[in-house]
Amino acid sequence: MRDYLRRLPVFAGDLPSFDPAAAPPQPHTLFVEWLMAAVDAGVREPHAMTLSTAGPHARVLILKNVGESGWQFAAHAASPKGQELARDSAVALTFYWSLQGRQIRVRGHAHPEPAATSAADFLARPEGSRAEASLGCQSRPLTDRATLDRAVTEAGRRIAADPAFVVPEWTLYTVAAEEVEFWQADKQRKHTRLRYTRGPGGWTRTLLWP
Ligand SMILES: Cc1cc2nc3c(=O)[nH]c(=O)nc-3n(C[C@H](O)[C@H](O)[C@H](O)COP(=O)(O)O)c2cc1C
Repeated sequence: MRDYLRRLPVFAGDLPSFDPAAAPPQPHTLFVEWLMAAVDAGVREPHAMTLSTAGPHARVLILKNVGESGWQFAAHAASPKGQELARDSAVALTFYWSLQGRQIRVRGHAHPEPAATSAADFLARPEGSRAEASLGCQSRPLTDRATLDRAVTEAGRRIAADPAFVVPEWTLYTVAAEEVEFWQADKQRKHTRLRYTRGPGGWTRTLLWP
């Protein structure tokens, strides 16, 4: 297996350029530039990211929004990740877009948004997703698929009968970033790394050794 893995290519294909000297002052601006470039390059699900919590545990989630206040994701507060976040809000987010050899790492704290904002996020989900999210059993042991099918059907009926129904535990979290690192692969392994660090006076940018 070791030889097989060693022969697998890394950073194959054309890689985009990245000039850190031209990077914008705010990391979310560069993040959006890279996200759009990933979409244009044909990266599938570029808005899928790994959320690491202090467990340590890590799992993939969908990015719901990004802006000056931070990176947002949504989850059921009673899920393992929700319980971990209630205990310790320190998180890391990792994006990896292999087509472009790009990685983005975000470190910060995840804060729950007010109930009304979380409810609006829940109501914007398609009916099937709302039904699934209302089960509230995520990551618990499941006896069999038939039990899941019954629960989803029942939840679907409930949502259809009351389209304004909101799961009270549904939570939109905002990760207020303290550090954001942009990593661009280079075929000669002279990778480019630019780290943004938040300080009292705003963001500072630092180049890092690869
Ligand atoms: C591409 C992808 C997107 C996902 N998006 C979400 C999501 O937005 N919210 C969510 O709760 N789980 C999502 N999941 C499932 C999570 O990875 C995870 O299995 C689930 O949230 C349970 O995690 P926990 O036990 O740590 O709470 C996604 C999985 C994948 C592969």
